[in-house]
Amino acid sequence: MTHGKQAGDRVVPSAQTGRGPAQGVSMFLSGTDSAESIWQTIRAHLRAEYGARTYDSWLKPLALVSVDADTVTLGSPTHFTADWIRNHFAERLRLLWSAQSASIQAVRIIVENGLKTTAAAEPVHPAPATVREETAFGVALEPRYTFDSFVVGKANELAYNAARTVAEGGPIDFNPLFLYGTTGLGKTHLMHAIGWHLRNAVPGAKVVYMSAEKFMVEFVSAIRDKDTLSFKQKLRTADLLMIDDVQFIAGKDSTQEEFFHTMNEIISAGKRLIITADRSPQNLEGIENRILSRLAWGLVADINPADYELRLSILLEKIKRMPGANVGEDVIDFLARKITSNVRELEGALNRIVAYSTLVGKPIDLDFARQVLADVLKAHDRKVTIDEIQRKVADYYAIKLSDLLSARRAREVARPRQVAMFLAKRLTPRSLPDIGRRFGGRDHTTVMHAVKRIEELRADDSELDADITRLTRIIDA
Ligand SMILES: Nc1ncnc2c1ncn2[C@@H]1O[C@H](COP(=O)(O)OP(=O)(O)OP(=O)(O)O)[C@@H](O)[C@H]1O
Repeated sequence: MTHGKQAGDRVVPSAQTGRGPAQGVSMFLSGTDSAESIWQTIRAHLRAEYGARTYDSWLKPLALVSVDADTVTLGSPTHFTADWIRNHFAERLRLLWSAQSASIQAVRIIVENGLKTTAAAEPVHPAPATVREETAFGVALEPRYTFDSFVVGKANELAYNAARTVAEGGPIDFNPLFLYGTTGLGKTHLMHAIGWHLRNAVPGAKVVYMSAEKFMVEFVSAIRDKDTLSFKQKLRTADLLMIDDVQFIAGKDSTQEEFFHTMNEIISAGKRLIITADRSPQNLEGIENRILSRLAWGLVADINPADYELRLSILLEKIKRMPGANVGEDVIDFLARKITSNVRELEGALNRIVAYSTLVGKPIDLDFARQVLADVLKAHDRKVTIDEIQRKVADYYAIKLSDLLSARRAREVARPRQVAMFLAKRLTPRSLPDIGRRFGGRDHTTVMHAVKRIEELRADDSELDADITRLTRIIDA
């Protein structure tokens, strides 16, 4: 084992053998937790926080090497990954370690070539039953990403159907398949599912999956090693070539040149090609026209953000695969309503509450979920606008929006108007003069009066109080 050990480092036995907790270092930490179990806890946090993909690519290979009085040393398998971790995750690692053990002040990343990752590396989710397989060249397919675990809804059904067609191995009348959608919507999942499926449907099929970034890195190192021939051969002998996140090679001219030739050869040899990007071909700036027009020959399928029903089904699907996770319907509904940005974040939020509940031994209820996800929810908090409040209040009281904004003083419009002003003050950061202006150019004292009046009335009028609670829920949904 190449160790990179330095004076003062204490080597964790389990990091070398992949067995058992690191008892050898526990004496340096306060409390009863061993360093290894703290490390497993931190790994669970990292996985939940960054999502499976980032975690698997960068963080999973990290191994605990030693813990000295105030410094934790972690080993990363290559210089490249060690640098990446130092630049992108070092501070987070340090914070997580010091949160677990106040004596830790620094985290050091060294290169550890001979390390295996520990067997107990995944405390949150048991390892999938399928054995992880390497693609002949490129990157291993993720066993969790299959068609079975992919939930289909309106947002992704075109992409899903196209993916299934490519995966069956029969004749296809489009090539390449170009899948696009913003981050975290399941493009990579679908690609891997195609890879797994095709391998079963056509035994011996050579499946190559890689990110466009990896394509570039491999290509550049092939040039450096003066061995572009074997690079070309490895790619061009694929029966199914899948290149993820092609936007990455925008502006990279020689990589694009090579990419273009690869595309051509794969397509003209009748092999299957799948490409993904975060946007449509028309919007892929910095990519050569000849590549774009090649893409347009094939089938272009978009994946849209999941709607509420799809988010709900995805959560149920994920929970089904988490043995022992007990997440109530109210929490599932809450997550599906609140985390709307993308499926990766939705999944990350779910993983996080399940991981925390295991860590602290608490059941998952709404309060617990709110607490654990406070930062995520804050970031997702939708900005409520005055327009929206006005529209929803007018709807609720079945009056015309123009009446709500008018100078009419009749009670049936005056009271809803006051309620709307009250909600505008409460649910938006706008100032009183600002709100007044948006309500037909009224003075700020009018708004102040409305807010006060509603507060007073609410205390005695349970019907009004219930109206306001309902309206708040409707507006803040
Ligand atoms: N329809 C779905 N059913 C089940 N899981 C899904 C679905 N869509 C996305 N996911 C999950 O969301 C996570 C993110 O998906 P994935 O990595 O495939 O996104 P992506 O579109 O490739 O993102 P990026 O553009 O950032 O690479 C994965 O864990 C994936 O399993």
